[in-house]
Amino acid sequence: MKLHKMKDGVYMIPAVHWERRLFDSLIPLPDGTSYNAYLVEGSEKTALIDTVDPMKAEFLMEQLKDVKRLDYIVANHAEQDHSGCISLVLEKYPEAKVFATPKAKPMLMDLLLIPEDKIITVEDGETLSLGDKTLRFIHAPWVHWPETMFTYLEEDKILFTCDFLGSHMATSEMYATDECKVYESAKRYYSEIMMPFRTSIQKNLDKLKDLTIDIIAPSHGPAYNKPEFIINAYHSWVYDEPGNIAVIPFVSMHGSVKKMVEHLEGALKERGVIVKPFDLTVTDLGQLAMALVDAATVVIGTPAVLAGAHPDAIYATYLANALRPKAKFISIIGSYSWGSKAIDQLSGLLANLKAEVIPPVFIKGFPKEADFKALENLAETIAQKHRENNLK
Ligand SMILES: Cc1cc2nc3c(=O)[nH]c(=O)nc-3n(C[C@H](O)[C@H](O)[C@H](O)COP(=O)(O)O)c2cc1C
Repeated sequence: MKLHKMKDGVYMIPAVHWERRLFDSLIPLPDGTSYNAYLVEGSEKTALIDTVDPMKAEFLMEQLKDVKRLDYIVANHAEQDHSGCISLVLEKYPEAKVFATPKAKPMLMDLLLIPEDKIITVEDGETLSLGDKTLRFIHAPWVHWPETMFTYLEEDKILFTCDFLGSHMATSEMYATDECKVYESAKRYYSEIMMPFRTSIQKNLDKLKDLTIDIIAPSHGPAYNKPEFIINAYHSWVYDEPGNIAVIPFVSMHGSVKKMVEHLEGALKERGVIVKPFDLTVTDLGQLAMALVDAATVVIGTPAVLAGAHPDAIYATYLANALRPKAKFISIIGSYSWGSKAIDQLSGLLANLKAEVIPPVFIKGFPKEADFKALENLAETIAQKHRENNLK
């Protein structure tokens, strides 16, 4: 198979996984994904930047078939979907050395059983000459593991970012041409993988300011030959104030909570708040994660089940807390019949959110006149807080 040329001596090796529908046994992949390795041939040395998921090992080795000599393997990230084929590549090129951050070295040894003497650690800013091409290593911790780095190809101004700025998107195109589609996939990726590390991402975006970048080459999804597209998107997801949006993840067994959600939705809309309800029994959790990127308010809806909240609501609340969105306000609505600790249980799962808690509306059975009024009051409080915060 022919290598995909990006520039003279620089090739993308995109292992496209069209049919994959679940990542990390957790994340839905409606658009599949890809694992991109990159081959950089200098006048003296050749380097492979990242490998691919072991599920696509055959593709990688086929692409390397005519590469006679490989001197270096750069491991930007120790996770299996990028470093999982390093051992296989080392079998073919036993003389090659692996370059990684000091934090990545023990992880590569622990997770992938790569021998210690194969790994050379690199400091932030260190360079590696391939002859007429130079790789510069830029430590970029916590995107999304502690050991991550970027690799910058100085002469061609290509930044290899591994997971950072990537998207779960299967495509045969080398570059992001359908920007609407890529924006959505990249936002989905950001919300599921990167959002919990917003502070680190801000620091790592700052690091890119001093670089002249012609191409951003991530290890999932297409590369960017207009780098400002994805950098601007990340800036907005990381820095912008949340919008005038209320997200309502809810579950209802017999319709009481559903009725409450519908009433709250109408009352919020009347007050100018954009509402995004998510029925957790049918929701793609990636859609919910994306909505959390921009939402100022999260209202969780649950019935009482076995003395607590519904397991779907517990799961969604746990995930929302782990993803650390920018939400400023949070509340819970629900319905019970004889007694339950649902509210305490969900409240206890939200410690990461630095959000103001608006008093819950927890009612008995199907909503009645007073309950609808309580929901309208909740809508009024939310709308007022959004106005006070000048949320657009
Ligand atoms: C499997 C099951 C378990 C329940 N457990 C409790 C409970 O522990 N405490 C309680 O007050 N109500 C409990 N209920 C009653 C519901 O919380 C109540 O009917 C509520 O109004 C249902 O809301 P929904 O119509 O939105 O599903 C339970 C109902 C079901 C079906």
